Amino acid sequence: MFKIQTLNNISRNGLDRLPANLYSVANEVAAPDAVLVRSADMHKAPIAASVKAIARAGAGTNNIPVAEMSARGVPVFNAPGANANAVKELVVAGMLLAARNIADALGFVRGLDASGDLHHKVEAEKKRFVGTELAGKTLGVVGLGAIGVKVANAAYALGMRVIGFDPHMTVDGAWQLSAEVAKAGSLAELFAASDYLTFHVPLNDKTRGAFGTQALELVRPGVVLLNFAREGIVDAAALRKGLADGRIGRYVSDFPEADLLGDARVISLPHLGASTGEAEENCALMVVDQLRDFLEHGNVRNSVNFPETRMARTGSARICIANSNRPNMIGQLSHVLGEAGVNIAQMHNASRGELAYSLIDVDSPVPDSLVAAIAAIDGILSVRVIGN
Ligand SMILES: NC(=O)C1=CN([C@@H]2O[C@H](COP(=O)(O)OP(=O)(O)OC[C@H]3O[C@@H](n4cnc5c(N)ncnc54)[C@H](O)[C@@H]3O)[C@@H](O)[C@H]2O)C=CC1
Ligand SMILES: O=C(O)C(=O)COP(=O)(O)O
Repeated sequence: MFKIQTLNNISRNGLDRLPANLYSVANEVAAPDAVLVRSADMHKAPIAASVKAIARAGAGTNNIPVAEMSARGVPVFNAPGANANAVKELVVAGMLLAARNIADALGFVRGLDASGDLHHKVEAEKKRFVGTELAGKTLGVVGLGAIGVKVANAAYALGMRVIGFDPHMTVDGAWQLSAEVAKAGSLAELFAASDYLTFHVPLNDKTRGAFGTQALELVRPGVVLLNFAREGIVDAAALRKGLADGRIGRYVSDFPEADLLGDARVISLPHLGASTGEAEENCALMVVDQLRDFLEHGNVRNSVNFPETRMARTGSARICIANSNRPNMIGQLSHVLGEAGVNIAQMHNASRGELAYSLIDVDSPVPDSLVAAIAAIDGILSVRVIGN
């Protein structure tokens, strides 16, 4: 029986894919085998030694101590692209909210006194909310991954000129991107050309503050800045300076900030990007399937720290080993297995950066003494036996 701890609400349809005879699922679990999470901050509390995998039902994994998990030989999974359409639609909505002054206009109508000549009040005041159209404006997209590509294509379909920047774009992403989206040679070029600017990059040490004071000098006066990625992508001081001097016309964000709540130029949503029934279900289905494949077979799909590793089952038992990616690890492993008289039926080894992962199917049961001998090899991060 595998014990799964959920740290956030996970779509029921996903959880239903965990058969009750094999899995127990709860919020509070002692010694869980795996954690299912969305945005809960896992940096704050220690992660139990029993945890063999963490599955993020979404895209961003900055709320998970991934490096620490790698050092423990624990894979972190996510659901690439599963919520991208939901975010794209909200970004389009965000551009429209800004362009047509929709939030202010709604506020005005909500505040109207229902008595008297409503028609007159509406017609007299509507000039306060005159907006602009998206068609013909230029959108700059930083990060052309699952979301960025969809946003770029949708903006082009709305008649915008679109320019993108992503030095690590995948071939799949390039196939999906409209040929009409122009490639910016640098971030500076993109900043200077954009009426609307949207970020779709993960938050990490390289992207933190990607929109900062330097960007502020380059952007067009009155630029509409959209942040549906993470709060830290836009530097706090640059944002406030840009709003104060009018360089930033509007800030549309999925991450409300306390001191900007009352600022009419700031449109904040409560981290709703992925909050559609469809996206929640897509994410949950994807990560639950990946988690099951890992827990039951050791296979790795869509991990952010482990290499893709899949092998059909053959032998009676499977040993799953994560280790530091350095010479002679396989040599030592096969030596220890040989010493224990255990024959390898088939094996698969893959590496990613500093970590390597092996699946070894063997012809006979694996004694505890062999597991201990493997764990004792210098550089072994985790070892687990399935189907003994
Ligand atoms: N508001 C919300 O509810 C949601 C927010 N997100 C955020 O959006 C981010 C992106 O999500 P996806 O598009 O699904 O991820 P993705 O991994 O498909 O795309 C990220 C892209 O950013 C690019 N990139 C990385 N560093 C870059 C840099 N320095 N400059 C330019 N490009 C860079 C990568 O090459 C990649 O193509 C997530 O990491 C998450 O933080 C994701 C889903 C929902
Ligand atoms: O997938 C992501 O990165 C998100 O930001 C979505 O977060 P959520 O699952 O809605 O808490």
